[in-house]
Amino acid sequence: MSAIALKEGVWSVGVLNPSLRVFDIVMESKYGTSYNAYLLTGEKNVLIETVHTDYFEEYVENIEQVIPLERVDYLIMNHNEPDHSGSVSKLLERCPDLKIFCTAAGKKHLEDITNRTFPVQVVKAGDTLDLGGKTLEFIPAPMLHWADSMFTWDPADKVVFTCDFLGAHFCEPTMLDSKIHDKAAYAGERHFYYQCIFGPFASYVQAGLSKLPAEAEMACTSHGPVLTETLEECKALYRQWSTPVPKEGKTAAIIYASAYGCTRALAQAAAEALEEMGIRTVQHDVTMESLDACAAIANEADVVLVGSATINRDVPKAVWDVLGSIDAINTKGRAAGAFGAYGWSGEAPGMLQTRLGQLKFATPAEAFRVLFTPTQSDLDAMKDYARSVAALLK
Ligand SMILES: Cc1cc2nc3c(=O)[nH]c(=O)nc-3n(C[C@H](O)[C@H](O)[C@H](O)COP(=O)(O)O)c2cc1C
Repeated sequence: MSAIALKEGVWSVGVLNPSLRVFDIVMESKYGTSYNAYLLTGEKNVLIETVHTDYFEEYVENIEQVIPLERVDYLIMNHNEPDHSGSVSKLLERCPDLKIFCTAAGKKHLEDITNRTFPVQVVKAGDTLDLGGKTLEFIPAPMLHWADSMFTWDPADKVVFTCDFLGAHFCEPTMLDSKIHDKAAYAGERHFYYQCIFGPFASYVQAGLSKLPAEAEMACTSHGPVLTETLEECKALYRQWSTPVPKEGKTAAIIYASAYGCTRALAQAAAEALEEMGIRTVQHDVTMESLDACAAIANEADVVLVGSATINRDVPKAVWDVLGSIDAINTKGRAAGAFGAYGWSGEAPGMLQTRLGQLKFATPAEAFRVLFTPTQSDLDAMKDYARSVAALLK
């Protein structure tokens, strides 16, 4: 991809990666992605973000279509994840005096990522950078989606540089939302990107939206198209997606695996006890419901109970998959418990209990387990256990 003039003195100098299919280990990227970077030219020349290290040469070629690399004065790093900071070391080799602007958290990340020192100016909310003809303003926006994140605002051009915020893994060479060919595909990817990257940080999304300058006419993101005609729509969608769905009363999710019905009977007893307490309860058998559906009820519920038969001294993979798919950013202090039926060694409930603790759920001291078929007294004890988990509700 070549350098693209977005406005006078505002250039896209990023690169495309159309063949990427998995981003950050966990995220499918069906349409590839782009590593966006920008160059502002004038009395002072400023780069905003670098690109993934594999694309450094192409990035430099794009910059040099506009100005010689040596004439770049500053580098602004809105966020320092290696898809944006991966070329910083190589850039510093070529431009050792390049001064980097980033937040305090960004400086720490960048030092730890590059393992080197560099000229740096730490910025905070309201700090500005005078470029001669125009002045940039820094707007820290933490947890969107790392602690280091910030926006950079160019009021003269009405352009805000948002890094990952409002982005999408999408890959069209024009770099403009107005020129996207497959708008439905882009809309789907934009939503998926939001869910994966910003879903766990809803309250920070709301804070970030309120910090975006209302006068912005263009948002230069770090992945996918630059937003112009869809900027307001994208902000409205972020507002909608990050607004908590109001719900009445408390809810519980019971997620379990049961080969012969013993663990299912325990799940049913727990559900009865919770319903008697006025807690609306949904049960999902992991072999009957999709992984996404199981993770979704766990993410939404106030009380989470996870049950499993012990199979070959372990928890079956389908249950681990659920516990590996829930939103671990928002589990701290939420009420949870583990249970299951077993035949002789009975490892599964304890393993689940350990995992719930690692996820920082609030749990009773022990998991609950029963040998083979639960008796009436086992079912009553399961009800007591469910009540003890519900008692941890905040
Ligand atoms: C393939 C298989 C492997 C098992 N391995 C173990 C085991 O390692 N340790 C154990 O305590 N029970 C083991 N069991 C016994 C089950 O945990 C026991 O039957 C339990 O009651 C099953 O609960 P469920 O009816 O909810 O499936 C195994 C059962 C099966 C079918």
